[in-house]
Amino acid sequence: MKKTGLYFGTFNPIHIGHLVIANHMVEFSELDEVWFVITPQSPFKTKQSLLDNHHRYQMVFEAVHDYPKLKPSKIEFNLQQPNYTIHTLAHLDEKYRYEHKFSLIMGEDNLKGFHKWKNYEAILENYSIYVYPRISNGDLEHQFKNHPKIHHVDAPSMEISSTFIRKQHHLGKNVRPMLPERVWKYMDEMNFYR
Ligand SMILES: Nc1ncnc2c1ncn2[C@@H]1O[C@H](COP(=O)(O)OP(=O)(O)OP(=O)(O)O)[C@@H](O)[C@H]1O
Ligand SMILES: O=C(O)c1ccc[n+]([C@@H]2O[C@H](COP(=O)([O-])O)[C@@H](O)[C@H]2O)c1
Repeated sequence: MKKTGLYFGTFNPIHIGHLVIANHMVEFSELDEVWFVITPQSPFKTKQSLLDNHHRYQMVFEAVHDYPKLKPSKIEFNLQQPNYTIHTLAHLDEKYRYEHKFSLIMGEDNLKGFHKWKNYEAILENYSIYVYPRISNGDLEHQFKNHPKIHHVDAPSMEISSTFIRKQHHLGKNVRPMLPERVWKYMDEMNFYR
Protein backbone atom coordinates (compact mmCIF):
# COMPACT_ATOMS: atom_id res chain seq x y z
CA MET A 1 0.00 0.00 0.00
CA LYS A 2 1.25 3.43 -0.92
CA LYS A 3 1.29 6.05 1.82
CA THR A 4 -0.43 8.98 0.17
CA GLY A 5 -0.65 12.44 1.71
CA LEU A 6 -3.59 14.58 0.61
CA TYR A 7 -2.98 18.28 0.35
CA PHE A 8 -6.34 20.02 -0.05
CA GLY A 9 -6.71 23.54 -1.35
CA THR A 10 -8.28 25.85 -3.86
CA PHE A 11 -4.88 26.46 -5.52
CA ASN A 12 -6.02 29.68 -7.18
CA PRO A 13 -3.20 29.56 -8.24
CA ILE A 14 -0.79 26.98 -6.81
CA HIS A 15 2.45 28.74 -5.76
CA ILE A 16 5.94 27.76 -4.63
CA GLY A 17 4.86 27.84 -0.95
CA HIS A 18 2.57 24.87 -1.68
CA LEU A 19 5.19 23.10 -3.76
CA VAL A 20 7.93 23.43 -1.12
CA ILE A 21 5.62 21.92 1.53
CA ALA A 22 4.50 18.99 -0.63
CA ASN A 23 8.03 18.19 -1.75
CA HIS A 24 9.31 18.41 1.83
CA MET A 25 6.62 15.92 2.93
CA VAL A 26 7.62 13.29 0.37
CA GLU A 27 11.31 13.77 1.03
CA PHE A 28 11.33 14.02 4.82
CA SER A 29 8.29 12.16 6.18
CA GLU A 30 7.20 8.56 5.67
CA LEU A 31 4.79 9.56 2.90
CA ASP A 32 5.50 7.99 -0.49
CA GLU A 33 3.59 10.57 -2.52
CA VAL A 34 1.41 13.66 -2.21
CA TRP A 35 -1.77 14.41 -4.11
CA PHE A 36 -2.85 18.01 -4.51
CA VAL A 37 -6.64 17.81 -4.25
CA ILE A 38 -8.13 20.79 -6.07
CA THR A 39 -11.26 21.81 -4.18
CA PRO A 40 -14.11 23.26 -6.26
CA GLN A 41 -15.68 24.98 -3.25
CA SER A 42 -14.05 25.12 0.17
CA PRO A 43 -16.72 25.18 2.95
CA PHE A 44 -15.48 28.41 4.56
CA LYS A 45 -14.53 30.34 1.44
CA THR A 46 -16.56 32.50 -0.93
CA LYS A 47 -16.22 31.85 -4.66
CA GLN A 48 -14.79 35.31 -5.35
CA SER A 49 -12.38 35.46 -8.29
CA LEU A 50 -12.13 31.69 -8.34
CA LEU A 51 -10.91 30.30 -11.65
CA ASP A 52 -12.65 27.30 -13.22
CA ASN A 53 -11.76 23.94 -11.71
CA HIS A 54 -9.99 22.73 -14.83
CA HIS A 55 -7.75 25.80 -15.03
CA ARG A 56 -6.72 25.40 -11.37
CA TYR A 57 -6.15 21.71 -12.07
CA GLN A 58 -4.05 22.54 -15.13
CA MET A 59 -1.84 24.88 -13.08
CA VAL A 60 -1.22 22.13 -10.49
CA PHE A 61 -0.50 19.74 -13.35
CA GLU A 62 2.10 22.20 -14.71
CA ALA A 63 3.60 22.73 -11.23
CA VAL A 64 4.30 19.03 -10.61
CA HIS A 65 5.66 18.36 -14.09
CA ASP A 66 9.16 17.48 -12.84
CA TYR A 67 8.06 15.86 -9.56
CA PRO A 68 7.02 12.23 -10.02
CA LYS A 69 5.97 11.85 -6.38
CA LEU A 70 3.54 14.80 -6.57
CA LYS A 71 0.20 14.47 -8.38
CA PRO A 72 -2.85 16.59 -9.12
CA SER A 73 -6.22 15.11 -8.19
CA LYS A 74 -9.65 16.05 -9.54
CA ILE A 75 -11.45 13.66 -7.22
CA GLU A 76 -13.62 16.46 -5.76
CA PHE A 77 -14.84 17.76 -9.14
CA ASN A 78 -17.83 15.45 -9.20
CA LEU A 79 -18.62 15.45 -5.49
CA GLN A 80 -21.23 17.56 -3.76
CA GLN A 81 -20.39 21.21 -2.97
CA PRO A 82 -19.27 22.70 -0.70
CA ASN A 83 -16.61 20.03 -0.45
CA TYR A 84 -16.37 18.57 3.03
CA THR A 85 -13.13 16.67 3.48
CA ILE A 86 -14.79 13.82 5.37
CA HIS A 87 -16.93 13.00 2.30
CA THR A 88 -13.94 13.07 -0.02
CA LEU A 89 -11.98 10.77 2.28
CA ALA A 90 -14.85 8.27 2.36
CA HIS A 91 -15.05 8.38 -1.44
CA LEU A 92 -11.28 7.90 -1.84
CA ASP A 93 -11.19 5.01 0.60
CA GLU A 94 -13.95 3.26 -1.25
CA LYS A 95 -12.20 3.75 -4.58
CA TYR A 96 -8.63 2.93 -3.53
CA ARG A 97 -9.09 0.70 -0.48
CA TYR A 98 -6.33 -1.74 -1.48
CA GLU A 99 -3.86 0.63 -3.14
CA HIS A 100 -3.50 3.66 -0.88
CA LYS A 101 -3.35 4.52 2.78
CA PHE A 102 -4.41 8.16 2.96
CA SER A 103 -3.43 10.88 5.41
CA LEU A 104 -3.92 14.63 5.47
CA ILE A 105 -1.43 17.46 5.17
CA MET A 106 -2.26 20.82 6.70
CA GLY A 107 -0.66 23.94 8.08
CA GLU A 108 -0.68 24.77 11.77
CA ASP A 109 -3.10 27.62 10.94
CA ASN A 110 -5.66 25.14 9.62
CA LEU A 111 -5.16 22.83 12.58
CA LYS A 112 -6.20 25.71 14.84
CA GLY A 113 -9.60 25.79 13.12
CA PHE A 114 -9.85 22.05 12.60
CA HIS A 115 -12.46 21.62 15.37
CA LYS A 116 -14.88 23.51 13.06
CA TRP A 117 -14.55 21.00 10.22
CA LYS A 118 -17.40 18.61 9.55
CA ASN A 119 -16.96 15.39 11.58
CA TYR A 120 -13.39 16.28 12.52
CA GLU A 121 -13.42 13.62 15.25
CA ALA A 122 -14.04 10.93 12.65
CA ILE A 123 -11.24 12.30 10.48
CA LEU A 124 -8.81 12.16 13.40
CA GLU A 125 -9.92 8.70 14.39
CA ASN A 126 -9.26 7.25 10.95
CA TYR A 127 -6.45 9.30 9.42
CA SER A 128 -3.07 10.69 10.38
CA ILE A 129 -2.46 14.38 9.91
CA TYR A 130 0.91 15.78 8.90
CA VAL A 131 1.21 19.35 10.11
CA TYR A 132 3.75 21.92 8.95
CA PRO A 133 4.51 25.22 10.72
CA ARG A 134 2.64 28.30 9.55
CA ILE A 135 2.56 31.72 11.19
CA SER A 136 -0.96 32.45 12.46
CA ASN A 137 -2.94 33.95 15.31
CA GLY A 138 -4.75 32.00 18.01
CA ASP A 139 -3.97 28.94 20.03
CA LEU A 140 -3.99 25.29 19.23
CA GLU A 141 -6.88 23.49 20.96
CA HIS A 142 -5.77 21.34 23.84
CA GLN A 143 -7.23 18.21 22.21
CA PHE A 144 -4.81 18.59 19.28
CA LYS A 145 -1.68 18.93 21.39
CA ASN A 146 0.41 15.75 21.62
CA HIS A 147 -2.25 13.84 19.73
CA PRO A 148 -0.92 10.45 18.52
CA LYS A 149 -2.41 10.91 15.05
CA ILE A 150 -0.96 14.41 14.53
CA HIS A 151 2.62 14.47 13.27
CA HIS A 152 4.55 17.72 13.14
CA VAL A 153 6.95 18.03 10.22
CA ASP A 154 9.47 20.83 10.31
CA ALA A 155 9.01 22.08 6.74
CA PRO A 156 10.32 25.50 5.73
CA SER A 157 7.60 28.12 5.69
CA MET A 158 7.17 30.78 3.03
CA GLU A 159 4.60 33.44 3.68
CA ILE A 160 3.16 33.65 0.17
CA SER A 161 -0.57 33.55 -0.55
CA SER A 162 -2.58 33.06 -3.71
CA THR A 163 -4.60 36.15 -2.79
CA PHE A 164 -1.44 38.26 -2.79
CA ILE A 165 -0.33 36.81 -6.15
CA ARG A 166 -3.72 37.45 -7.80
CA LYS A 167 -3.91 40.98 -6.48
CA GLN A 168 -0.38 42.03 -7.36
CA HIS A 169 -0.52 40.41 -10.79
CA HIS A 170 -3.73 42.33 -11.44
CA LEU A 171 -1.90 45.55 -10.52
CA GLY A 172 0.83 44.73 -13.03
CA LYS A 173 3.50 43.73 -10.49
CA ASN A 174 5.95 40.97 -11.27
CA VAL A 175 4.99 37.85 -9.28
CA ARG A 176 6.98 35.41 -11.40
CA PRO A 177 9.42 34.15 -8.70
CA MET A 178 6.50 33.08 -6.49
CA LEU A 179 5.19 30.63 -9.06
CA PRO A 180 6.68 27.51 -10.60
CA GLU A 181 7.90 28.66 -14.04
CA ARG A 182 5.40 26.55 -15.99
CA VAL A 183 2.54 27.89 -13.87
CA TRP A 184 3.62 31.45 -14.46
CA LYS A 185 3.77 30.82 -18.22
CA TYR A 186 0.31 29.24 -18.30
CA MET A 187 -1.18 31.99 -16.17
CA ASP A 188 0.40 34.68 -18.34
CA GLU A 189 -0.60 33.08 -21.64
CA MET A 190 -4.17 32.59 -20.47
CA ASN A 191 -4.39 36.15 -19.14
CA PHE A 192 -5.59 34.98 -15.73
CA TYR A 193 -6.17 37.41 -12.86
CA ARG A 194 -5.61 40.44 -15.09
N1 LIG B 1 2.75 29.92 1.70
C1 LIG B 1 2.15 28.84 2.18
N2 LIG B 1 2.85 27.95 2.89
C2 LIG B 1 2.25 26.88 3.39
N3 LIG B 1 0.94 26.60 3.28
C3 LIG B 1 0.19 27.42 2.59
C4 LIG B 1 0.75 28.58 1.99
N4 LIG B 1 -0.24 29.23 1.35
C5 LIG B 1 -1.34 28.50 1.56
N5 LIG B 1 -1.11 27.42 2.29
C6 LIG B 1 -2.07 26.40 2.72
O1 LIG B 1 -2.22 25.50 1.66
C7 LIG B 1 -3.57 25.04 1.60
C8 LIG B 1 -4.10 25.26 0.23
O2 LIG B 1 -3.96 26.59 -0.12
P1 LIG B 1 -5.13 27.46 -0.69
O3 LIG B 1 -4.92 27.60 -2.14
O4 LIG B 1 -6.46 26.92 -0.30
O5 LIG B 1 -4.90 28.77 0.15
P2 LIG B 1 -4.14 30.14 -0.06
O6 LIG B 1 -2.87 30.03 -0.82
O7 LIG B 1 -4.11 30.77 1.28
O8 LIG B 1 -5.18 30.85 -1.03
P3 LIG B 1 -6.00 32.18 -0.94
O9 LIG B 1 -5.00 33.26 -0.71
O10 LIG B 1 -6.63 32.21 -2.31
O11 LIG B 1 -7.00 32.04 0.17
C9 LIG B 1 -4.35 25.80 2.66
O12 LIG B 1 -4.52 24.94 3.73
C10 LIG B 1 -3.45 26.96 3.03
O13 LIG B 1 -3.58 27.26 4.41
O1 LIG C 1 -14.39 19.49 5.75
C1 LIG C 1 -14.48 20.64 6.23
O2 LIG C 1 -15.36 20.95 7.06
C2 LIG C 1 -13.48 21.67 5.76
C3 LIG C 1 -13.53 22.98 6.23
C4 LIG C 1 -12.58 23.90 5.77
C5 LIG C 1 -11.60 23.50 4.86
N1 LIG C 1 -11.58 22.22 4.43
C6 LIG C 1 -10.53 21.79 3.44
O3 LIG C 1 -9.32 22.42 3.70
C7 LIG C 1 -8.80 22.99 2.49
C8 LIG C 1 -8.06 24.27 2.81
O4 LIG C 1 -8.98 25.18 3.28
P1 LIG C 1 -8.76 26.75 3.13
O5 LIG C 1 -10.10 27.34 3.48
O6 LIG C 1 -7.67 27.09 4.08
O7 LIG C 1 -8.37 26.97 1.69
C9 LIG C 1 -10.02 23.18 1.61
O8 LIG C 1 -9.66 23.06 0.26
C10 LIG C 1 -10.95 22.08 2.04
O9 LIG C 1 -10.69 20.92 1.28
C11 LIG C 1 -12.48 21.33 4.85
